[in-house]
Amino acid sequence: MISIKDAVNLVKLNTSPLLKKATKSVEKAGGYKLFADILSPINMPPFRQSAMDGYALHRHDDLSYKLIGEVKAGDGHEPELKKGEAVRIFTGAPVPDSANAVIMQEKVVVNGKSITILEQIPLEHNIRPLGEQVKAGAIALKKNTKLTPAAIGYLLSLGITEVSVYKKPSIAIVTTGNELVEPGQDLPHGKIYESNSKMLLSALYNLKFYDVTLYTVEDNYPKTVEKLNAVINTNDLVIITGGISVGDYDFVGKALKDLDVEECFYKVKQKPGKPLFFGKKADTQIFALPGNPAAALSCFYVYVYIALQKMMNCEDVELPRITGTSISNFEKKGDRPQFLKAIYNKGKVEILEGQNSSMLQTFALSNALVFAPEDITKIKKGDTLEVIQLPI
Ligand SMILES: Nc1nc2c(c(=O)[nH]1)N[C@H]1C(S)=C(S)[C@@H](COP(=O)(O)OP(=O)(O)OC[C@H]3O[C@@H](n4cnc5c(N)ncnc54)[C@H](O)[C@@H]3O)O[C@H]1N2
Ligand code: MOO
Repeated sequence: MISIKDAVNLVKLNTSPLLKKATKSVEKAGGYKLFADILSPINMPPFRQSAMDGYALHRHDDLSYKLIGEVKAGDGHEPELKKGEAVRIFTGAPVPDSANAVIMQEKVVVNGKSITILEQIPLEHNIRPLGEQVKAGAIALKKNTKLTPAAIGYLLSLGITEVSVYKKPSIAIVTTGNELVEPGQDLPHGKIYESNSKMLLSALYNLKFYDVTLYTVEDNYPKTVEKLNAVINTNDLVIITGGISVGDYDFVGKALKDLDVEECFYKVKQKPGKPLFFGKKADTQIFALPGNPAAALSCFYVYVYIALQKMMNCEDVELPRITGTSISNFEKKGDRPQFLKAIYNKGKVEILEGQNSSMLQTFALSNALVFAPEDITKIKKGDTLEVIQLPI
């Protein structure tokens, strides 16, 4: 049994960035990181653009201008303005080359075919210059930039429809257990509803990992070997739940061994999640999480999360840790360090009742895990606690 610190380090050490390229349509590339610099195919804006509804002027010293035409958004024509002439213009419309300022209409009095401006305006006033945001051929976004909604909008504004991004891992979630019944079915005596797969799927979706496939396998050794072999060969990351402890029907550990999965660690001195396995085969990372649902989710946040961030070449691979003041008294039993379901709010931390690794009820209310180290037996109100913020 190894320490949490060693286990975390082994996950870090044994997980490499995927660095594989994928091509995505821009609208589906949110959350991905760019694989290469993107050069702008156009100037943005593509023409000198009016920033106001008003009048484009060929300036002179007088306040009066002769009105000679109109340009609205989408127009392609280009009236020729002489000094002292103006055209009616609207926001987003192309400013004629011969105009050198735009005045907003609130600062103009119209007298039939002429206008009087109420104040002089500087050159290029209210004109967005050609290529002001980015010039054609220049870097629009750099390699490794994470594509936010704004970045997606920006790329589309440049007419870009496809991007090369770092591939996200393809992930298999395998649940094991004869006792598991799909929610929505009848629940015969002795069975329980299967909750781990879609709980982990939801956690992955929350982190924007969408290439996830769910598998189930009953407590049967040959079938476990067959299923695990298939998913290990076809995925970047395999997350198994259940069947990793020492019971006669816990076949996962033996199957992984027989499939020549390299064990990085098995069993961590922690609560929940003692029988946690992490290993790898070729380029595939494999976690076998305990079947107890709260243990599985806790291990996901503390260990699988790190592997996911490492695979995506991120710098901050662990969940953020802060401190908070306990508003609860809590007695820790046993000598295993513990991750405790808790609610963090404005510096105060409430440790919830019901910390058993089979219980999701308290996890459902939590937004944080308190880390209670090995040597602590009692937590009192007012104590300073280490708090892991959950990405929910
Ligand atoms: N003799 C020992 N027994 C156990 C030990 C031990 O050290 N010695 N460790 C205990 C601890 S700690 C844990 S945690 C569990 C982990 O066992 P497994 O990973 O083998 O998990 P299972 O036995 O398959 O299931 C445990 C529990 O979780 C329920 N479960 C499983 N899968 C799901 C699912 N997909 N959805 C919902 N619930 C699920 C399952 O029905 C069991 O109740 O081992 C202890 N035993
Ligand atoms: O490790 Mo188990 O998750 O303590 O119940």
